[in-house]
Amino acid sequence: MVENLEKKYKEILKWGALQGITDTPFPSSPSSSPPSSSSSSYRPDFEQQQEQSSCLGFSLEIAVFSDSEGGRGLAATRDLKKGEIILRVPKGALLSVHSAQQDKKLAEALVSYPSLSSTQVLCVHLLREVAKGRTSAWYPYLVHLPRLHHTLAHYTTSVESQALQVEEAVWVAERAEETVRQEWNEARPLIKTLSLGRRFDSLRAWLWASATVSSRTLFVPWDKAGTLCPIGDYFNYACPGVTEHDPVNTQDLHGDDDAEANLQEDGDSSCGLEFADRLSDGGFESERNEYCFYAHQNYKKGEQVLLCYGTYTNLELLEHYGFLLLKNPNDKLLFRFSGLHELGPVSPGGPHIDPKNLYIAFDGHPSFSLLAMLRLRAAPTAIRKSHGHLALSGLQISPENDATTYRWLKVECEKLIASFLTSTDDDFMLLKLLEACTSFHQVVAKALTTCNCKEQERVRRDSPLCGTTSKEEKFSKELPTNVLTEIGKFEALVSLKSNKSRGSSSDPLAEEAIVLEKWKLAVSWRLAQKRIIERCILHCAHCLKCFS
Ligand SMILES: C[S@@+](CC[C@H](N)C(=O)[O-])C[C@H]1O[C@@H](n2cnc3c(N)ncnc32)[C@H](O)[C@@H]1O
Repeated sequence: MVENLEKKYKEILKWGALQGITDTPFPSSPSSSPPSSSSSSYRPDFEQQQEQSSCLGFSLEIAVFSDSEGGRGLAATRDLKKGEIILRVPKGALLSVHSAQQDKKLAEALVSYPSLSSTQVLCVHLLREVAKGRTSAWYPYLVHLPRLHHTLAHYTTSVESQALQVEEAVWVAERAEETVRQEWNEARPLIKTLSLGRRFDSLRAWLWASATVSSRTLFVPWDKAGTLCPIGDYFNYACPGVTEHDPVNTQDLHGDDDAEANLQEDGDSSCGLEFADRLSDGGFESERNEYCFYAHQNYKKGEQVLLCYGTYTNLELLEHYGFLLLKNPNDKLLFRFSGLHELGPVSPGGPHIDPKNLYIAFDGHPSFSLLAMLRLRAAPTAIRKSHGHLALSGLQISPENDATTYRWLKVECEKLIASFLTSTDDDFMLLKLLEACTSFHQVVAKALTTCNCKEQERVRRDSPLCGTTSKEEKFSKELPTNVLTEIGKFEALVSLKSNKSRGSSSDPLAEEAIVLEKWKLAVSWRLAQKRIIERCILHCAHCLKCFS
């Protein structure tokens, strides 16, 4: 750990050691000692020494990685072998509904609120511990919890949720916000009973607690809400099945020429990623009474050690964790094409297919159920009756039927991609612009230098921000009108928010940074969806070439 990090995290590492958190192997089990390649670094007195100063250092250390890799996380302090134990967190250090029950005042108050869910109880427990300040048993852990979150529930304005551009996603964001608000209203009487103070009774505080719980809890068998696990929740996310976790950049979203060349050549659309079996790398072990984490692959000293939280689409990652992956093999585009009737009528008494299973996968291929459904719809009634079982088994009914199916799907994808407010190129350009800026002033300044004189005049006239802009950097390409309109909407939102925050305790610059980050995430998300559609078009073209 570099020196300033060591200083910054000194207290929590010491506190962790006192709690019995450790990154050393199980005490007396020969099979749990580190593999021979690293055993030279194993010192039997290490655990004892750790107890006084730090809970980490033997296998892991706190490190800061790039934002796209998760920012703060845990790095290997030595070569780690797949399957070896790398962290243990005793039950006593966990913050869960169990520890809530051990807080006498909270436990007594909870009796009067039996209808609160365990997630609500955990949120109140967390807020109560934060409100206790230094007297909280978890204080050294709590001070290092992130203050800002970008989960979908934080997309509180329509400008932010509409930036997702896909109806279902906008709906998920609006529902997430409503749910959090409702949970807060239900929990407020309990918060009042506990006299946590006005700061902790606010929607803002609840949003923070709820996002902290949503993005950091780990599964436990005894409670649906899971548990907050100090140090264990410093592991960033590894996508299940992806063995390569090299950092990716925006370029990956814009297009992977090599992968597309492959796709056109031989239909392979793995985009250079390797897929392995799904692995589980941590869990609560009741016989040991501790949360145990195992390396899910080999790591070299200094590499970031990751944890698989589960299998998520990008929308789910955004909803629950406030980030997304540019290359996420579990991402998908839900099927929502309007021209299905043109392909053929629904067959009466045909198989029921769960709409959740109708999607285009990350690689651009229609899902098993979607392909079966399209093949059936494209078949004349008589053929459907005699050969429908083939489609339901994932097989081709006939080359002609597949040609009709893929032709239809290609046209629908082309219509769909043209129906978005912005194109992939627009999104890519906007994303580049947003990534190059740390403030809204910069976004507006850079946008201004790219538009024509008339447009500049309009933006200058309407912009409350650009008057203060001094240094303007030339952007390579002109920004399209749709992008400028979107910039205008966000600019109005930011200025509204900063007017509102005047006189309040909130920091307008921090507010601005959060809006900017949420916007970036929304643009990345919709761009990733459009890339799936583009891959589907290529896949259809490839299939059609095979039939010609
Ligand atoms: C359990 S915490 C992991 C530790 C966290 N980085 C921290 O500083 O405390 C989960 C959060 O880390 C971030 N994160 C984890 N994995 C990520 C990844 N692969 N890419 C980007 N952000 C990630 C997200 O903000 C997520 O909500």
